[in-house]
Amino acid sequence: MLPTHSFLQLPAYQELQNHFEQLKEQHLRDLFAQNPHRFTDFSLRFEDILVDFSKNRITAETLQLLRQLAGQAGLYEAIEKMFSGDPINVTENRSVLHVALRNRSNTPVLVDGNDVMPDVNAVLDKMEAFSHRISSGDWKGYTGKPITQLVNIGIGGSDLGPVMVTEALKPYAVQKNGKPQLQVYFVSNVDGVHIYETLQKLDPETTLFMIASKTFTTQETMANAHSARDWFLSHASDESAVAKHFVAISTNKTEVEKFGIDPQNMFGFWDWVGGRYSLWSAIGLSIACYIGFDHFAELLEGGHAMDLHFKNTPIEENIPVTLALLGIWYNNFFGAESHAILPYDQYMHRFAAYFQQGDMESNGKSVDRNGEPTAYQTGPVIWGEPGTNGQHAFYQLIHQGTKLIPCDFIAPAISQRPLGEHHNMLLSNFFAQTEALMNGKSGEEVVGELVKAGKKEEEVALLMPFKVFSGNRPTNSILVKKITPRTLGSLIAMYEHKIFTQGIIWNIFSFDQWGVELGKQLANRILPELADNRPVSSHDSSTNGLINSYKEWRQL
Ligand SMILES: O=P(O)(O)OC[C@H]1O[C@H](O)[C@H](O)[C@@H](O)[C@@H]1O
Repeated sequence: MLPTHSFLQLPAYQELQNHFEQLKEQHLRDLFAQNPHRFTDFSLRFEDILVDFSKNRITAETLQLLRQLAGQAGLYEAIEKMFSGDPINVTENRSVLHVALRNRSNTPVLVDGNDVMPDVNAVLDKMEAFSHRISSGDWKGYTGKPITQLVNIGIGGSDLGPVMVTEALKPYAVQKNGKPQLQVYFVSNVDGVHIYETLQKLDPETTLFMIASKTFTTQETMANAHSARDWFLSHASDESAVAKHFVAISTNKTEVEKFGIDPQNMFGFWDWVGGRYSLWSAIGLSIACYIGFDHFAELLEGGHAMDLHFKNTPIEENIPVTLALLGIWYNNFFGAESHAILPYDQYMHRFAAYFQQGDMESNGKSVDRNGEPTAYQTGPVIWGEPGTNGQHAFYQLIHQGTKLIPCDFIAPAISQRPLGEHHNMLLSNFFAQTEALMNGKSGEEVVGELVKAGKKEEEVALLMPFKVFSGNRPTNSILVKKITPRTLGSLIAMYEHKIFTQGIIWNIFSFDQWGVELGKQLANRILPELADNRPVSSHDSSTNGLINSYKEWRQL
């Protein structure tokens, strides 16, 4: 069990409030001028990852108080509890052990007195053998051809991780004739368009469907899986062919069997793996097949290395904890409502989307661990797009809007696809943006520029206010030597532990997700009402009106 506390009553919280009053008007420009060592003082290295957090509105004192806050909230006891299999997911009475999935040191991890590592390793072995059978061509479809197309059908945590990682690690895909050996597709949305468009691209003889669902009851996934099966059987006709083209990834053997998938072709995991933390489990099977098992193992190793860092590194040098504390500083003191994740790496284009679930489903809570409403803000809105696309879309608001938006800029030093000046151009934008956000541009500078450009006095006066940048907008710069399976694994784990740390300090439960249930329940109630054309009157006037208009317009 996790102990609880009252966030607003922590002594460090009170001190931080006073400290905030002194610091809130200070400009980052001045903080840099006062301390020429800010970069050295406020940056941390972990293997090939450099985290520069010097462009934040903090001083050494801020960090010291924030660290006290973490200590008073019992962070280190909580970390210990998570790693040792304590059922810290209290409302579901489960342990939280995604760290065991990547526990490459193989030290025993006990749940109810049983070491989970032998089971974890057995599934990894099965995944390894399976991915080799696919890549060697030993696994054959119903007409004897090897598999060349792979479709992961899943949603939420059973989709976003595999999508994000297979995209981010595309350069590591197993190759054949100079091209990725497998084409991977992901179907998640219950909108029939998603499965329809995907099926158009597939050859039933060479396609393998992975039905990925922790519960194996998720409406979207089951609907897509059945449609895929119908499509497949419309070609293969023989039911026995299904075994060669459908595998399941789930914790629910009974439902997998009911669907008609041979349990031999099932890859299991456990209730102590949260959906949004499951890419490290069998849910990562599409990743292991696409990039090869050895690369998948490197991803796990990167995650594990970050776990050890998180667990064993003193708070002053602890990267996930530092990022979490900075987030709390903006969220709870500056009133920032969102946090942008901006990867300057096109292959990482789903990274922000992945952590929308990771962060918002974990910390989007308004009841504390005592069951009381939180009288303070918890998880931020997470959003972002890869640079430089974002620059030409929404950076205007980050630079000159009325909202404070702390941003994480992430970039690799070594490009996967060096091409002329492209990478220098990309990185010059990366460096320039954080510099601009920090320094801004003063009225004086604007006037100087306009005069130099030959503008008349009235024009200068007219334009000046619009061209001023207040600056003082905080950023973290995360520079990675190269995005490899290992560094990506570390980066993902870094954000996971940031989320964990914030949840502990906010005194909320980060590993349940009751907020997704109500909509599901109501949809299940409404679905049968849509079966005929009779008007409904059982809802409020808006919902009735919408359903009845839908019934009028659609063709049954
Ligand atoms: O893997 P499944 O059981 O199909 O669940 C898929 C998703 O469903 C729910 O909406 C949960 O909120 C997610 O956390 C989960 O990842």
